[in-house]
Amino acid sequence: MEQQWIDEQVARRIVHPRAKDTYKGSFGHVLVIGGNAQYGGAGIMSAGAAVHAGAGLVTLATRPVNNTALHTRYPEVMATDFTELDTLAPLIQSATVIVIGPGLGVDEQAATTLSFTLQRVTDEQTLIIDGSALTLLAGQEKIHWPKGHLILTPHVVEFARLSHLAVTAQTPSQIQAFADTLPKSAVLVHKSARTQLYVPHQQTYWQNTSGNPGMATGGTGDTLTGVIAAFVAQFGFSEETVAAAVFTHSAVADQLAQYQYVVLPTMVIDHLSEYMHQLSEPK
Ligand SMILES: NC(=O)C1=CN([C@@H]2O[C@H](COP(=O)(O)OP(=O)(O)OC[C@H]3O[C@@H](n4cnc5c(N)ncnc54)[C@H](OP(=O)(O)O)[C@@H]3O)[C@@H](O)[C@H]2O)[C@@H](O)CC1
Ligand SMILES: Nc1ncnc2c1ncn2[C@@H]1O[C@H](COP(=O)(O)OP(=O)(O)O)[C@@H](O)[C@H]1O
Ligand SMILES: [Mg+2]
Repeated sequence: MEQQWIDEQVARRIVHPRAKDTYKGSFGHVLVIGGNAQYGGAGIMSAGAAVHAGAGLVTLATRPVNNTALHTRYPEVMATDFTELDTLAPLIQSATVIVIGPGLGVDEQAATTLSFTLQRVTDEQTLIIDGSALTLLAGQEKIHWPKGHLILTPHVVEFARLSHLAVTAQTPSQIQAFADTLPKSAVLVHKSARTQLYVPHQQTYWQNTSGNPGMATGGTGDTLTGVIAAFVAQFGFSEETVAAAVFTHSAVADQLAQYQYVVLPTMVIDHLSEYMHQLSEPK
């Protein structure tokens, strides 16, 4: 297989200055579905990252126990209960991009919300499937992928559950073979210390060039989902948009790692907008 690099040039092609005559509706509505009682922070970090990476509107469908924490940290985010399906349905319908899975859990309520959401996604929407939602799908006998543009963001163990490939067997050609089983409009983000991006039926995969071990804290992947969601919501779905989001998330962490030993997900969130400004300006 051939390899191409995800570097700053890719991110610069996507992140551009905002047009003057715009409003919040110009930059998309991101709906994040995640955060149960145990993993509330995952939903909060995904939604917070989406706000800081520039989504026009962000709603978090979470468990109500997380609402005070959410609004203390990110009052820009609207909130609803992911088990209240009548309220969730119109939010799914009006979203530009939906993220499902960060901290969702794998219990019956999570499974019900997942299948409810998958049935309602339309061809025009983008669905990012991460964390618990990937684990739930992997447990199904046969996965029925939903409509829409699909972005899967498994870490190596989530990918092992989905593909039945042991971590040591996850070579580019084996990962590509799994990607070839996905719907045509899908992007697979295979996360690790060397994150790669695969598209069905391509001979070339993308290798990210940013990232560092300071990022190895729970919540870094949850944060990535919010960055990808905001990029797709603003700049449109394409594999290059996803690549730009993957690069930006880790490039912010690289800047922070110049003077910090660990780079917490919330620190990355706090510096996203500053870095995107740098990307949008001529060098
Ligand atoms: N603050 C919050 O609310 C947080 C909430 N979170 C939410 O929790 C949910 C469960 O997600 P999860 O990833 O923690 O658990 P799961 O899918 O069982 O995987 C764990 C297994 O995978 C392994 N493993 C992982 N990466 C690996 C690698 N690169 N290379 C090798 N091994 C690797 C790991 O190995 P071990 O460390 O045990 O050796 C273990 O066996 C999910 O919804 C998520 O969003 C978290 O994001 C944390 C912060
Ligand atoms: N050593 C490392 N070098 C580069 N990136 C890393 C490293 N460790 C973790 N990451 C990044 O952190 C994220 C971890 O995602 P994930 O395991 O889903 O975390 P969580 O579910 O806890 O949020 C991925 O984007 C991965 O690329
Ligand atoms: Mg994760």
